[in-house]
Amino acid sequence: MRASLIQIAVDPDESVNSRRDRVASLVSDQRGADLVVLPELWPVGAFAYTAFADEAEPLRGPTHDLMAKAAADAGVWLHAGSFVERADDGTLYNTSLVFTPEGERAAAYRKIHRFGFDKGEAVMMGAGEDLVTVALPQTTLGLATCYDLRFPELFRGLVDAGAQTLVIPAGWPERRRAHWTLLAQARAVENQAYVLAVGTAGTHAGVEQAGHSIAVDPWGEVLAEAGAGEEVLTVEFDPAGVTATREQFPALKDRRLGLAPPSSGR
Ligand SMILES: NC(=O)CCC(=O)C(=O)O
Repeated sequence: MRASLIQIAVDPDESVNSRRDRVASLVSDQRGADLVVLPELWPVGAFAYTAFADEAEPLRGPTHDLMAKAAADAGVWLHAGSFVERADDGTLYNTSLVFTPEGERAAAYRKIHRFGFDKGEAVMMGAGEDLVTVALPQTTLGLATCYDLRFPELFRGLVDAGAQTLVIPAGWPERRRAHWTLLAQARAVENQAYVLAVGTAGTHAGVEQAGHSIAVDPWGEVLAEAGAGEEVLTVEFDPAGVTATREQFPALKDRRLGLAPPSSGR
């Protein structure tokens, strides 16, 4: 299976419309890939909080329609990263979209863990409530977004729902790049799954982005890693590697669910 991870540079000097067109053309160029993945909130920038409300779109807005067409043009499965969704009741969400090679929407995932503690996304956006998996012919994707990477229980839920390839679009800052790499490998090892984690490049809203998109196999080995700038990172992997790893080293079978809460030990 061949995946193209497109690490987009989010530059405040480029308008959202121009970036959308540029990204659509980059996706259309990926004919021959099985799966293309884009980063988190690439139209506006994950830290551009002040622009979230102005750039919010309905689920079926300009980003949706352009990405649906780009997926069909290239004939690829497209994880189109995320955009700021304005729901019918006015709530904003950090929403990811997945399209089939025919340009049909296969899934929408609203980010469950919002970043920012008491500001930014955490106070401006609603939280998603639903785990989302997407069955491709070759593998089942489990969807998560950026800060979600820090919450292992979410990924266990995805694995229990059948996920074999964990896809994580992000807008991860350079300042915490070590966490990004470490957590991507940890999620792959503990879940015996492929991890495709795609970040942004450049600096927006004063936050330098880490780039360094990464593909990790179920044994935790790094298959491919991008640099800091805009880049299309191509990775080939064998989806059967998940079953093979889970059979050869069946640690997932040793989980102890439903343990009693701690007692005083006396
Ligand atoms: N956009 C995000 O979710 C940023 C997450 C982050 O910076 C971190 O977890 O660290």
